[in-house]
Amino acid sequence: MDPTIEVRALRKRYRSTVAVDGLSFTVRAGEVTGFVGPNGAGKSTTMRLILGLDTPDGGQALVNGRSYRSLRTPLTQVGAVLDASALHPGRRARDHLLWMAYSNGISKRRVSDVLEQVGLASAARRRAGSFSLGMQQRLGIAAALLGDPPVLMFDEPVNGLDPDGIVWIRNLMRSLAAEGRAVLVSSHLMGELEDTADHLIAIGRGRLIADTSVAELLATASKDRIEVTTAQRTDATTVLANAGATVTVAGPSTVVVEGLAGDQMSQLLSEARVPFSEMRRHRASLEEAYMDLTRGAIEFAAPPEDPR
Ligand SMILES: Nc1ncnc2c1ncn2[C@@H]1O[C@H](COP(=O)(O)OP(=O)(O)OP(=O)(O)O)[C@@H](O)[C@H]1O
Repeated sequence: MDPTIEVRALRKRYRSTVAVDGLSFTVRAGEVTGFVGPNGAGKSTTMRLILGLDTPDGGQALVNGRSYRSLRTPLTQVGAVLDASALHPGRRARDHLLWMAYSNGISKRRVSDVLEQVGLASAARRRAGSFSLGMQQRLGIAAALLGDPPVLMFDEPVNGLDPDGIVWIRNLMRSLAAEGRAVLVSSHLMGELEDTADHLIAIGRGRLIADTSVAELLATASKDRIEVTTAQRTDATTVLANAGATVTVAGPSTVVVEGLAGDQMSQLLSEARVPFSEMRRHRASLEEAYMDLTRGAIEFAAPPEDPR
């Protein structure tokens, strides 16, 4: 069976807050799946429910077809980094991993392997309490990889990483997926997932908003947008907006136009004697595609009402 995470009609309520509200999705093998939504959308809660760290009020979450709590050797089935700073500060990095390996029946050799893999080999004897946030993230990732699991979950993994670290983690996630693993990574920033995710699960207020391939999402968002290069940006904006288009400034001499066909735009600009040098299909960013996706979901970003 291919490695997967399956979430089915999952529900979790904390007093008056419904954190996860009937959520269903599948994370497939061989892909990086981005798990996105604004702060408080329910991403971390969903991940905790998948890992059996919390009990759902309804529905179920399965890892490789079984609930986490019924897995006999969980670290060899799923590795996760939810809160990288949750470390024993006095324990040395290597000892932290050795203890985990020992208590999970994993060979000692894996400890050196994963320390090497995350770039912490030279810091193996340092105490975790002296680690920067970025090093803590790397140690958390080493722990997640220890059991060589086919399923991996990362909650906001770029937090605290410097630009080199961000590139490193992107490449790591891509290579883990290329090895056939199922990788779920949460973020509230779309830009972080632009070059990483193959698939996207978007949620808002605990509910599913979209379950889509990134390529499809970008193609749809790019389809009706045309980029126009003109030295007379303001005039072009006026002419095209008057004809009913939505015009967005994209650079000193570039506007992105939505709602008009290319030949209509050339005609309008020529008639108004507004010169332009180039007209081409706009390649939407993941951020733009995400805004399209969530437009209309009016309550999406609003905080839940306090009933008191
Ligand atoms: N242990 C808890 N007790 C009470 N409320 C909680 C608890 N954990 C989460 N919540 C609430 O559940 C909702 C979902 O929170 P969650 O942390 O899952 O969102 P998130 O999408 O991970 O947000 P972020 O991007 O900020 O990490 C929020 O309203 C949060 O306040």
